[in-house]
Amino acid sequence: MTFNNQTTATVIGFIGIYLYFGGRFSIALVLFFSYGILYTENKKLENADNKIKPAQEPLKTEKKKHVCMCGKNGGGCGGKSKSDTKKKGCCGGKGGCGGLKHGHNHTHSDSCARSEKNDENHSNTNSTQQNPKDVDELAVDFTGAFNTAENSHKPLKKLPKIVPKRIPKRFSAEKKKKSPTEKSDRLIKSALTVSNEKLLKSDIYIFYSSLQGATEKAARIVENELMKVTELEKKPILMNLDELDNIDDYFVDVPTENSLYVIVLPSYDVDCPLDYFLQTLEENFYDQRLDAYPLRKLVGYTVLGLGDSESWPEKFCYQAKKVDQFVAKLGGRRVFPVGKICMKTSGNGEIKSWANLFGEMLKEDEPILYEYDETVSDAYDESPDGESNSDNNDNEQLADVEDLAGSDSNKCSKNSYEIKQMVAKNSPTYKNLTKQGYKIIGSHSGVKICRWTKNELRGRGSCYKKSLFNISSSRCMELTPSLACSSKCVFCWRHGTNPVSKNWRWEIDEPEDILESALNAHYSMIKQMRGVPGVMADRFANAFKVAHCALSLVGEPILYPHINKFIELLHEKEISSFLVCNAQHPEALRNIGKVTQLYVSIDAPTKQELKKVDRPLYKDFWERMIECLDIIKTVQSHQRTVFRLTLVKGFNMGDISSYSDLVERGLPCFIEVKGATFSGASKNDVNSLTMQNIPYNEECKKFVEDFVAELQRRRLPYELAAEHAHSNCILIANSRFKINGEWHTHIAFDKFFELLKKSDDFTYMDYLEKTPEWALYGNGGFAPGNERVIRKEEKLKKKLLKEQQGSLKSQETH
Ligand SMILES: Cc1cc2nc3c(=O)[nH]c(=O)nc-3n(C[C@H](O)[C@H](O)[C@H](O)COP(=O)(O)O)c2cc1C
Ligand code: SF4
Repeated sequence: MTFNNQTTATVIGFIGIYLYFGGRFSIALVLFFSYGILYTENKKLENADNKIKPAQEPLKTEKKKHVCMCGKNGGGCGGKSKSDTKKKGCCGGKGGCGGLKHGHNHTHSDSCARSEKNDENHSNTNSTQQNPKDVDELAVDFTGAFNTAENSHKPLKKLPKIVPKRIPKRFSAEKKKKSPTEKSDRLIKSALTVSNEKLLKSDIYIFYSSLQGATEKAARIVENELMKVTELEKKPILMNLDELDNIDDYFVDVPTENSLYVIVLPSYDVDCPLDYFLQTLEENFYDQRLDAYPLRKLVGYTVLGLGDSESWPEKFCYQAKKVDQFVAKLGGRRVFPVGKICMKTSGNGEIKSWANLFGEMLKEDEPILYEYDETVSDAYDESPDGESNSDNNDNEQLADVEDLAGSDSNKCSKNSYEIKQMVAKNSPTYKNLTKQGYKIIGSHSGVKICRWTKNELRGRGSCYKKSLFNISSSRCMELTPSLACSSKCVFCWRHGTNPVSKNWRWEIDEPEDILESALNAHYSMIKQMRGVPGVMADRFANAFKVAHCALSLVGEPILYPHINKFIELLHEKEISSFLVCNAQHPEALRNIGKVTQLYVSIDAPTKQELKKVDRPLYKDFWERMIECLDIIKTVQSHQRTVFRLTLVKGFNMGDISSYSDLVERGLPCFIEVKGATFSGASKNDVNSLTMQNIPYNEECKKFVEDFVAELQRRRLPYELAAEHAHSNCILIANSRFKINGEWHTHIAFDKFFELLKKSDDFTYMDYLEKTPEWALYGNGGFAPGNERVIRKEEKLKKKLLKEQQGSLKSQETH
């Protein structure tokens, strides 16, 4: 068209010129006029064409640019999406296009915005009234509902950092108000059903956590009731959550494709091991690197909560309910209503009924699955610690969560940030500890009079630290400023009841108060020794001036946020500090100020063995330990550093070469090797030690001799220096402590304080003292001035019998 107009205009123009010069003016003028019209039209068309072309370019570019970054989790777009978006390809995972909502700086095309809108509509339809067509599709398709490949997302372990973490909605300023009907329908949505055939074939795991035993008993009742369901193909498996080496093995990964979880839990409004389980579930939910719905791989789950509705009406079974929420949030589909049983008013009968009904459902009632609905995630995220006054009823699935949404929002936020006491006075841990002679100081510290303190007061010998380092046991205070720990070592007697956590998350007591109360408590315990047969008057008098503080006892002292200040206060009182840490907190270790002696526990030489022995909470526990060794070699190389090895037969006594690698890495001043020891039996702890795990003195000696030989073969300057045979304890020292052929492993305490008063710019070589003859390796290490008390044969026999009856644990690991 453009071409024709142009050509015609040109031809007319030329004819016009020809006729004009030929004298045919009038005809020429008509032709010129026509030329003008055609020219103008042609220009208009050209302009119009030009306008269209540039408009096409951005469209093309936009199409190219719009590569959805959501990945399976939709993290690229940020924020949370509507649940149904994942069915839609683009922006289909968690996050969808919701990033814009959170002010995420993200340019999205219309198509994305449209898809968000559509998703919203879609999700509304799905969650309120289901489209009959959808229902039909589900009915046909539901057998594939648990198809792992289809439903599970691959973990996004390597998701780039730009992907934001899932942000708990409680931090979100905007809140979408919903009508009560909307809430009830959308909080937890019914998904599909599951066939009884599938349920009966499933691997049923009954998880429980118990502080005082009631929940363990309840879990066994559930187990028994399920055993009565003869149609079940496999026996249920009972598992103690507090004993799990790695919660993620079951709550990120699942043991089998047919796993069905029954989770039986108490509730405690004080710190308890269950907190760690909850903390892990919550962390996993907010961890964008993980699969969005790891527990979708389960056939299903249910929760049974035990509590006390009379004493804790506001918080009745609140932790069981929280676990229910988080398992759902992680993709779990609830197959049976949450049971909430008041142990004060009901008890075992109701547990039996609940378990019985659950068993019936497995064979007779094809259950509807209830799953977490992200579209109303605020209700979950803002759920308070204590809420709900719902009773068990048919609609319990809805009622549970409805209650959460309906609760007072002020109360929610208050409870979300509530800081607990680590060991509150009314807690079972407090009761347990005090029963065993511990004095709880404030809410997170403890002291206990050590048996060696008592022994030395009575002239019956001192602890191994007397032989190795010159500690006076009768003037030693055993203290921890943190009863909580970040490991669950197999040789820790308190495992299962002590608070566990990776970080400090409790009220903090002032260091001045802790020290003052600890000294008072220690002295009150010393006072009780007055009049005990054999107590030596001079030692008794001196015991009222504490000279050493062993910062170990139980728990992890370095977790205490004011640990440095606390150590300074000790030094001000001329109390030496022996700080033992578990090599899991490199940052805290790096920042530790001057101490008299700094220990790092090396409980195993390899990653696999360390996991088995310490059962650490951190996933990167090995890297943490290695970092601690590097810190010992560098930043803390001015300190008197000690590697402490606690030998447990069958766990960590094999690989001398790997131990040597660690020594080569950290180059400590000393390596203190101690065989694990016993005290008392523990029922129900499947992981505790038995007699077979305790090495004899000869076995420890063989171990250290081989160890030193290997170190020397590597030209590392370490030798056997001192021992305390009674405690099965041997000291390997760096040869620089052998001055002019004489060992100087003892500490000149006066010199230490003298130097400290001037500045802390000195090293371990500045406060050495000669090791006495009796303490040297091969001489036994029994301190003179004491009378050896040989154990009676009968006592030994009794002990052996006790050991055979149950597993025994070590008492003092410090
Ligand atoms: C210190 C303490 C705090 C408790 N807090 C709660 C609570 O907040 N909510 C609740 O429902 N029950 C609470 N209970 C009751 C326990 O959950 C209940 O006794 C349960 O059966 C204990 O189980 P266990 O013996 O397995 O540890 C508490 C009990 C104690 C001793
Ligand atoms: S160092 Fe430990 S074992 Fe020795 S007296 Fe002090 S608290 Fe007891």
